[in-house]
Amino acid sequence: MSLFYSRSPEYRYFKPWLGDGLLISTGQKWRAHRKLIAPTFHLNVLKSFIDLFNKNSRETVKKLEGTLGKEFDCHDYMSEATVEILLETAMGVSKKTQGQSGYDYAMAVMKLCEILHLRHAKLWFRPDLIFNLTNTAKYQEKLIGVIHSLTRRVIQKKKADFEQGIRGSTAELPDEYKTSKLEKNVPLKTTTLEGTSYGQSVGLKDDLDVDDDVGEKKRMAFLDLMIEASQNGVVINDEEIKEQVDTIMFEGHDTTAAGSSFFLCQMAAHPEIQEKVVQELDEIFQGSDRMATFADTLEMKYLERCLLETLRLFPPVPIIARQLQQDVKLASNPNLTLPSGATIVIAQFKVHRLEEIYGPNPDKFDPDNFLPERAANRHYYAFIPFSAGPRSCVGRKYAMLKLKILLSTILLNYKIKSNYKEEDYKLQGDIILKRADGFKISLERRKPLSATA
Ligand code: HEM
Repeated sequence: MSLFYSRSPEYRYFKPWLGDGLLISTGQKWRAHRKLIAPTFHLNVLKSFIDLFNKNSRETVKKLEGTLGKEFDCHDYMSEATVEILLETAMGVSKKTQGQSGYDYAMAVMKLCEILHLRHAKLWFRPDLIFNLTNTAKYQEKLIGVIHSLTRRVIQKKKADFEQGIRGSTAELPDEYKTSKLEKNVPLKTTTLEGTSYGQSVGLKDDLDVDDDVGEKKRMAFLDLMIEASQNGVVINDEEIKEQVDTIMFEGHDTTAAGSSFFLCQMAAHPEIQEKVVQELDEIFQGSDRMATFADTLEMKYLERCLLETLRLFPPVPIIARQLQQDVKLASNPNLTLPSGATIVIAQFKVHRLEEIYGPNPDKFDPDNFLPERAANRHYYAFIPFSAGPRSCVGRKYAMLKLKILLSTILLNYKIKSNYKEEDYKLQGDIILKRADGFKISLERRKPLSATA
């Protein structure tokens, strides 16, 4: 498998921003840091984030109230929400302590991605020597300044907490958001964690599927563990922590902001499917305004199918690339050999729309593509929004859990509407897949906002 570990040289454009973080690094450094970071996204850590997912989802519902009656771009709201959720969970700091809104950070990331995309697309922007002389390079520096100022502050705050003996998230969490009592009262119909959300559908396991827990020692959230591991400077140093924080902040917010925005647009474009999702949610919550529990997310089976189908048709990461470390003979044509050093592009967007995998109508939004019996017959690599194998997405379970809570909370409160059909979407395949025409929707209230919202 070492053949496919190395990212292609084009990833180097990320370096001034992400340094040698998990997305970019290779070899021993990547291996050691992946081993350190993957357990911080173990399901047991993620379950401890449920209350913060709920709190932030309700705060988003509240913010969305200001859009009632008008068309708006939901991506702005999803970006802000996903940045703030990351700060309060994986980073474990209160979003209020940042002084700069998650929105400013998310906008700087979006503009920076446009520049990085430009460097891929325009040949003359590729050599550093020429690019560094341009005004775009100066603008890039300014954007990186905005981004790094947030990540630096997050690390400083966490270190100060650590020195005072404070561990875990310091985000404010009023009592009404605490689900620990609820969790015991909610009957859990599902007893298996198999499936695409939190498990792995087919036999191949990756390092996120480890079931054994670490015994007595409690698993730690991402930044807590980074700071602890840095105490003797051997496992990870300060510069490396910064690279990893920048990497997780980027990978963890922009992808889920695009995924959730596409999901909301799809719900608006397919009202009958939206109503089925809401019907399922009504059966789970029975009209109560209680917080979602982990058990509830296991019952959100139809919502999950809609989410997976959204990630199939609109994979937030539409292509990835690898550099071959040795010659490879193509299985489909043994006379063809791809030379060592070649860049291989894997286009999830194309793979997910292949007729031979998804039938004669592969562009149709059909959540039943993810019925267990249909998914079971597909190859492991037929659905790869999170990539696959050793360099797969470290945050895939985090993403699924967070998105289920965020999106179910929005749908329980609002009916999503839009004048746009799927055929109208103007897709923009930057680093992250977006709608160039904006993720435009409007909302209609389903029920009054609760006192806790
Ligand atoms: C819908 C949401 C998400 C999607 C579609 C997604 C997709 C992906 C893909 C396709 C890759 C492989 C990239 C490549 O090979 O170039 C990847 C890697 C990665 N993702 Fe995600 N991701 C999502 C959410 C997240 C979240 C929430 C986090 C963290 C909290 C995260 C952290 C990472 C990291 C650190 C890597 C690099 C892993 C490595 O190389 O070892 N992602 N993601």
